[in-house]
Amino acid sequence: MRVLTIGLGGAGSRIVDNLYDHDRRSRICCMNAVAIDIDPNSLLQLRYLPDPARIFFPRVDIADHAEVTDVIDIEEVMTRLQSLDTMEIDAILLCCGLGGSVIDIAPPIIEEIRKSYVEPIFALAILPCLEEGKRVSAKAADDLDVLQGLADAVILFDNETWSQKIRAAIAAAEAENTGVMSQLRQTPGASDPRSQYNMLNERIARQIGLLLRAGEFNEFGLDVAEIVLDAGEVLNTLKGNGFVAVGYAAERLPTGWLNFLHRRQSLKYFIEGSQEKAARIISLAKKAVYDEVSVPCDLTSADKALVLIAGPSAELSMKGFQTVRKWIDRSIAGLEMRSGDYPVKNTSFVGIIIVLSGLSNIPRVEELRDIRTEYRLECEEERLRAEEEARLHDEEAAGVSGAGAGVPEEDDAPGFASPIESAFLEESGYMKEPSTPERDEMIMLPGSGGSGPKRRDDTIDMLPRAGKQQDDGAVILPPKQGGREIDLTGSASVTSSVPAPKNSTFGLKGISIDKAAPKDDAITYSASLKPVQRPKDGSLAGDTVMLDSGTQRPKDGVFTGDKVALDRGMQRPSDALFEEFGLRMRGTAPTPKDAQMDQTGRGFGRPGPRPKEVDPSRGRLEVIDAAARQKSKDGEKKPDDDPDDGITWIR
Ligand SMILES: Nc1nc2c(ncn2[C@@H]2O[C@H](COP(=O)(O)OP(=O)(O)OP(=O)(O)O)[C@@H](O)[C@H]2O)c(=O)[nH]1
Repeated sequence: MRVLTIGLGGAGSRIVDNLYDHDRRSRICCMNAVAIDIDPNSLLQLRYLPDPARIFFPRVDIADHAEVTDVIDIEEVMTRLQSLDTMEIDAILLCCGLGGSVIDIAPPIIEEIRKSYVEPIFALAILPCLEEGKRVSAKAADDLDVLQGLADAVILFDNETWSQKIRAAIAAAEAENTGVMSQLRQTPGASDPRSQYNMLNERIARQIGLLLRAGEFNEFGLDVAEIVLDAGEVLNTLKGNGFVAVGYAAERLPTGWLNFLHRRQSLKYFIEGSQEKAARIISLAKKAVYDEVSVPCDLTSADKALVLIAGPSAELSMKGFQTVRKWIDRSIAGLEMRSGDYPVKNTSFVGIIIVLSGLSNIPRVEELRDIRTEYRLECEEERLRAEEEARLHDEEAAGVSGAGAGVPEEDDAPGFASPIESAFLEESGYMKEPSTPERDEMIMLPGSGGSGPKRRDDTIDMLPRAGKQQDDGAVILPPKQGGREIDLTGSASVTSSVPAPKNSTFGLKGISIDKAAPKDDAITYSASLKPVQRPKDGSLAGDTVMLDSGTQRPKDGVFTGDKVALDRGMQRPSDALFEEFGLRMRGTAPTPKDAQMDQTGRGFGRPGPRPKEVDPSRGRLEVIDAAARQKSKDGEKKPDDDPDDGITWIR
């Protein structure tokens, strides 16, 4: 897919820089890129983008706090974009970090681009870490809402989840390398923010870069794909104004001459190798969806999906690929499922990309929105507190001057509640109903008359109510600490094979990873299946009879004759009686002929022509069901007349 990539702000510019590097290294060159920023250092530190692709808008004054929209000139941006070779682009990708300031320019830019380009506009949005604070998270939630309304799709990448993974990986590496030499060898500052951002950006470039290159070919390094995935299919998967998560997992192939010779030498190794390849694709797919996904999400809430496998064509097992396809197809809520392979000659990696689009359940997005609500309430409280303090301060000042003037303070002071109290009263609607009967009663109290005392009474009456209302308000406030506890993505660790969305998320749909995901060895079993179902030997011989679910299963004894009992007073028919009807007896038990079973079509639900042998005793012989008899003795209702003349079918 040919894309015009636009990086906004520090995060966006660095991500575009990495994407550009991957694009040029793959020699596909399907990307035009620009980076827009108001921070000169951020643009200077980019490593790969050519200078003309860096668009800098300086603030007039360093201390100037003008809006970004005033600093960045949209017309200038459009002129620079149109100077690029954008004739053959399939889409426009806007990369930005949510919660920053430069992202504010995204809406006017998208609006302007829509006027000049017909191609879909996608956004790659980076969710901030929790440690950046509530303000950033709250702004990120706002930015996300704005982007969702404007872009054709928003691809999400969660810094919080991936930073945790990186930190855990660094800690694990440090625990392993405890020797002096290994400590010396360690890269200094691997945990500083810039290195962490570099690692995150490298990850993003791999995930998104491969997706953007799908369907693009050149004469170097690429084989012919078995299932070609073109740009249109990637675009159609993404489009739909929804949130998108991209899962990506890759594995290095075993290398070395010994391994190569083993594979070549024997058929056994060849067969084992093919199963191994299929199992590798399946386990990579599970890793991509549950562990290495750009933002942890509920797979079953996806509307569309796309599966793409990449690597040397000999290693891309179609068997494994089909199993993964089926699994994803059955798991997602929607019906649109696309897939393809991307054979690369000169690589020692096999990778898989799974795109889940139109997602409705992303715990991290919910968490950002919760934080926003919490943050807004805190800001409101803070504002009211500040107003209250200012009022008290004013009152104190007025008191000092009032005392000096000798004017009785009480009479002049307005009898209303403080701003913080008023806000709560207003919220509760108290202020809007000044003539409630209750208050009228208060006004009519003997001794009260003028407006001054009335106000005082109101104040006296209102304050306790305001307190009560405040308590009530606290009930509806989201719990502050509880908010942190729903840090579900935080629980997704490198070692966990499952992202950790809210318990309720998966619980609702009863998703069980073990159940839903195909097992690694599933392919081993499926390989042994023949395309045509062979009837069981027993069914032909008449040993195994399949019963309809609604049909009562006869006791084994019915056929073997073990359970045939004679009612009291009944005479057991002589063997000769059976022989009379041409029945062959085996031991003492009467066994129905095989032919007879075949006649009934192995379906006892269907009443066929009744064979003579069924009632050899001409109604005198009865099979007795001890349990049924006991029940009937106990006075239970008798079942309907059995059409089988006394033979009770028992399930
Ligand atoms: N993955 C990744 N995320 C980043 C990077 N830099 C910043 N971020 C995230 O993106 C958010 C926005 O940061 P920036 O894009 O640098 O902010 P800005 O829009 O340039 O402007 P300021 O808010 O003034 O810094 C931050 O809160 C981080 O969460 C980066 O290099 N990689």
